[in-house]
Amino acid sequence: AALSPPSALVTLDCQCSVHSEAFGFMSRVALQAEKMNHHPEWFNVYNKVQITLTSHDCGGLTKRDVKLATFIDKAAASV
Ligand SMILES: C[C@H](O)[C@H](O)[C@H]1CNC2=NC(N)=NC(=O)C2=N1
Repeated sequence: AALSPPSALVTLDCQCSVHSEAFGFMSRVALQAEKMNHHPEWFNVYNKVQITLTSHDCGGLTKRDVKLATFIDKAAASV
């Protein structure tokens, strides 16, 4: 059966100066995602990272998305 997209998503766009910075940023986000058992859907090309957050169980946004988005904002600010 076809899967329909969740009804609520938040998308964050991050741009670094080089790929190694973007990769370091993604590594920090990945470790936090493991701790939270809440994982980003993301797309990376060179220095750009596009991240989409949603909660599959409710098909929308939850506090877990807000918490991870807050972490991602801080990680992006410290690159
Ligand atoms: C079974 C497992 O706990 C779930 O699939 C977790 C894993 N990571 C997840 N990540 C995200 N972004 N949303 C979820 O609802 C989610 N659920």
